[in-house]
Amino acid sequence: MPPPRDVKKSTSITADDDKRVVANRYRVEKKLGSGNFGTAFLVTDLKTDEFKVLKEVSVGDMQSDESIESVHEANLLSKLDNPYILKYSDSFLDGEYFCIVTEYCEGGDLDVRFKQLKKENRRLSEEQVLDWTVQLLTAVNYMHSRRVLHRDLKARNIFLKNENVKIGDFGISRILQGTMDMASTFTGTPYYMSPEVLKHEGYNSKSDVWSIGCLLYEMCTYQHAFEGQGLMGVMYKIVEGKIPELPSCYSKDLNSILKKIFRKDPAQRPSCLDLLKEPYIMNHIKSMIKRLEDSRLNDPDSTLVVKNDRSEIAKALNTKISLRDLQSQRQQKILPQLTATQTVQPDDDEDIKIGQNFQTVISRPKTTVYTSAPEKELTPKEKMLLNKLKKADEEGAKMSQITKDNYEERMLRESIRREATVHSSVRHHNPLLNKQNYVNYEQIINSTLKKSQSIKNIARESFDEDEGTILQTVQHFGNNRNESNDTRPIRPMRTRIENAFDEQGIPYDPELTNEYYQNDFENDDSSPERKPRSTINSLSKTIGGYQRKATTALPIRKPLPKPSTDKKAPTVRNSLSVSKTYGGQSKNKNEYNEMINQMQSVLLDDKHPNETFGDDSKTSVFGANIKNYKILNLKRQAMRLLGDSYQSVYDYLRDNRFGSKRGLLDESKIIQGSKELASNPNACFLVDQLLFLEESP
Ligand SMILES: Nc1ncnc2c1ncn2[C@@H]1O[C@H](COP(=O)(O)OP(=O)(O)OP(=O)(O)O)[C@@H](O)[C@H]1O
Repeated sequence: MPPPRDVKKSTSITADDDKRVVANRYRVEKKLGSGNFGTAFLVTDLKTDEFKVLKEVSVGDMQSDESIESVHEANLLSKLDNPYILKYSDSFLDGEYFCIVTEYCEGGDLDVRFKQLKKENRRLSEEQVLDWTVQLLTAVNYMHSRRVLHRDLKARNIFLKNENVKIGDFGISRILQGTMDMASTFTGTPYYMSPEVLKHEGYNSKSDVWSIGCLLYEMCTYQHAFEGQGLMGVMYKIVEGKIPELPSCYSKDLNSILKKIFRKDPAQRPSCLDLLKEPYIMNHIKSMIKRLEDSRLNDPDSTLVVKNDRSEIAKALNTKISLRDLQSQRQQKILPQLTATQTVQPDDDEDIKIGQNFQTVISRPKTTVYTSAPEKELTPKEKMLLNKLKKADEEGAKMSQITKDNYEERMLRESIRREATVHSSVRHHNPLLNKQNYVNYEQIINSTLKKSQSIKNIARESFDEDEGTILQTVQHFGNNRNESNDTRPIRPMRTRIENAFDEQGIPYDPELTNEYYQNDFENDDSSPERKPRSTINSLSKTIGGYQRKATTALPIRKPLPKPSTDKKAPTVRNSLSVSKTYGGQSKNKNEYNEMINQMQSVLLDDKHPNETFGDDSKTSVFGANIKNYKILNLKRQAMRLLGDSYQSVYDYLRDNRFGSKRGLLDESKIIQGSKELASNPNACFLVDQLLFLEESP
């Protein structure tokens, strides 16, 4: 993230600022809404041409050093990199506003989604509930392993992007000195707060887990897990109330997981990792990985590169001139003599200009066949041209074969990956699948592939090496495998093969292979040991000798289009399509990979600590300045609304909540008593919040 920029501007973005550009970079498209601590805007990042969200938080009354702290905090948070956490991209001070720019989630937030589903009377399937719960647990586990607490997990802070959840607002809670827990109470939404927080025992990592439980319950019911009359009623339910049950349409397994999450004692409550390791969740993770891998394979974007290979080669082969064409054209005198103005330069690097008729011939699809036609009829230049064509055909055939082999190998690897993923957890728990077996398998894969054998042979060799562990038949290998009617089982194989290269120096790992080929377009290195590279070069040069267009159509790897550098600000429609095409292709694939990696690392994680940690760096719930500022504001507001009755309401509530009369009255009596004293009963709520904040450590 670039260093924060201090933009001199004293006002917030208002409705009049529509289409205004903030910080010379973010064009405001529309206001998304206002929350408790600021306003969110949909903006177009003019640098990357993507939609983003700019959230403005007022820091007007903060000390300047606190604002700077906020910037540092945001920078720190920008380092978080998890597919289920909203990505931060920028932050800066804009006058009295602290602005945070994050990725945009087109699916909106979970709160809105729940309301919509409730209205349509539709329930989420258990699979969907589990998907989102696993994603939340994975993200929070990631945070916790880095000793960061969220502190404000709630449906309004969970966003949906491509129907996957993304946790947002990690930053804001930290930026406001780390305590949305109290801030939530303060603004009347304590629904996700844990008993220990309400009892002033401090926020810890298990408090985040409690909030995930609340979200899980909400996914199944569209209701808060703990509801009650007023703020104190909700608090009472959380601290003392019964644990709610899920509707009967959800499984016992899911219910029992929820019960574990809602253990009142944080020490007894499982950590995120504990929950991810629950057998029921583990099984679901395996199915998620499989679905992700299937999507990655079936996603046209993520397999585009392979398809391009094949289609580009086919196109290149089809657009070449055949010798027969050339000769017959010449014999029929359709093709005029190449003249001085239509020179054929012997130098490979030079353009060769050709006549109109010739171009027509080129564009006609042909299968290249070299005949024994008398070459003496051709001029030396034409002969040279034909030699080049012959060579190009040979190279093309080789290239085509290499590409076909690579493609098959990649497909095999995908199958192996999937196989290994499904069984990777079994490895942990199955002593038969010891580490040695895996090493052997990696060796088998690499040595087998090095011999450039077909997919069928690779599969067969693997089976022959089998040491007795039967896990699954090899239907994954599709047609090749089916053809052989071989139903012998295959053992799991290690997934990480990215360090392997074939004889031509092409990495086996599909991702690295992409990079390898892409480099061909960035530098013109035709080093002899990297055969495909030199093949591409000579092939493109040769064919380029006839038609320049063919040169650009030939590359085996199509370079990714560059992002638009158009100075003109893009329209909303443009931005969307740009982010879908550019970057979308590889990002899409990367996102699949990131998600799969996250899931796999959970399965492979040996640690199983039920660890609880708090935020050591904060001794008080709010930073002192912010706390005082909030108390002052709250007091002012309550006094204004209650007028002369303020002091009596304040004293009454303090005595009953924290003073001499504490515990004498039940919640509804306390509320009723305060309302009787107040000139404006609704404002009693503010006094409760004020007291809560004053009493907090
Ligand atoms: N990254 C985002 N992608 C899509 N919509 C967003 C994003 N961030 C915020 N929004 C939307 O903008 C609106 C305002 O969000 P904001 O976070 O300011 O407040 P909130 O979440 O509603 O309340 P709170 O202050 O309690 O968090 C909400 O409707 C929210 O769904």
